[in-house]
Amino acid sequence: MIHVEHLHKTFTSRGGPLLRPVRRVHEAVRDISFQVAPGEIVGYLGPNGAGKSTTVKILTGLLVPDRGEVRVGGLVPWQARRQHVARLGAVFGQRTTLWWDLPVRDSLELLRHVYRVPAARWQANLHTFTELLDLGPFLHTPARALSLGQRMRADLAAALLHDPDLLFLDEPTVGLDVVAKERIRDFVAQVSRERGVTVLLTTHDLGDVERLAGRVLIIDHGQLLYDGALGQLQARYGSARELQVDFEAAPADPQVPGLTLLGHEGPRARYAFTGPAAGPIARVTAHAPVRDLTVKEPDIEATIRRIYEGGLLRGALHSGA
Ligand SMILES: Nc1ncnc2c1ncn2[C@@H]1O[C@H](COP(=O)(O)OP(=O)(O)OP(=O)(O)O)[C@@H](O)[C@H]1O
Repeated sequence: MIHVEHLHKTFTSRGGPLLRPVRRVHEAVRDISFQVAPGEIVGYLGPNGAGKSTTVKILTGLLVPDRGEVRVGGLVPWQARRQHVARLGAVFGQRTTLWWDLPVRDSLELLRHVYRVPAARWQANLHTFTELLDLGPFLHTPARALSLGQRMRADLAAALLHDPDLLFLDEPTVGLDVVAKERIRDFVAQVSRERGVTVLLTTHDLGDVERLAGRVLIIDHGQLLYDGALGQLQARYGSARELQVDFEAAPADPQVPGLTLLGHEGPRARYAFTGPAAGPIARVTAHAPVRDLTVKEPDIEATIRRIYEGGLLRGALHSGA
């Protein structure tokens, strides 16, 4: 569905004092290559300024790259824009595509004309999305009066009414509460599964990625650092597991041979370990009488933060696929 090879995009800007302007060249995307299969949901991750929006703008045909090959559904986005755009849908969490003062239904009706969707098809889709996203209570409300969660649901319907093959989701759950986030994620998963829609998801919310994306692409400084499963990223680059121990009483010496002490306070101590927990638990219980034990798994958020901050993967593409 998406085929990107050796993509490069450079921006030039002017800065410095008025009389002695300096021309700055910034490589926003540097030699990125990846493929996305039809129906796949891929998370496109990276810290601010990594080059995500630039890539997405190229994929939608808004920007032309300096070098590299891009095909989306067989088309070169910036060369066949009209045809290409008809097959795309996009939802931006930070802004709406709905007409601000129009009731939601009128916006959806206008989009029917923009995309020239056959009336029966539009009606069937509207019916399905109204059910799945529970749009009924606010179909006749202007976009400006919607809650953020309602607005996002209406935007999702708006993005999908013309049956696109490819959906760009940019921060689709930003600012929503847990229940509203889940509702959006369930819907996206269902639409992709049942309609075969390919989804490229850019988000800082790893809950979206864990729930939806079988695969992630991580970029930083315009370069692709990782292409593979989120789970493998965790297995390979995740930090150690943590064993939290509540001793019967504060131990005279909380150091346990073979374990790394992370911290201790009163009867509680925390140790880092890797691999199965049975060995470390045996060591701790042999050390002093134990009242309670908890094993804490490293979270994926921490792993990704470490990758961004420490450049854990910098310089080489690690494929977990
Ligand atoms: N039109 C432009 N002119 C000059 N520089 C730009 C332009 N657009 C983007 N850049 C620069 O290119 C780099 C990549 O930006 P991009 O918007 O693609 O990052 P991003 O990963 O989408 O970040 P964010 O998560 O903050 O949206 C940044 O350093 C940005 O300042």
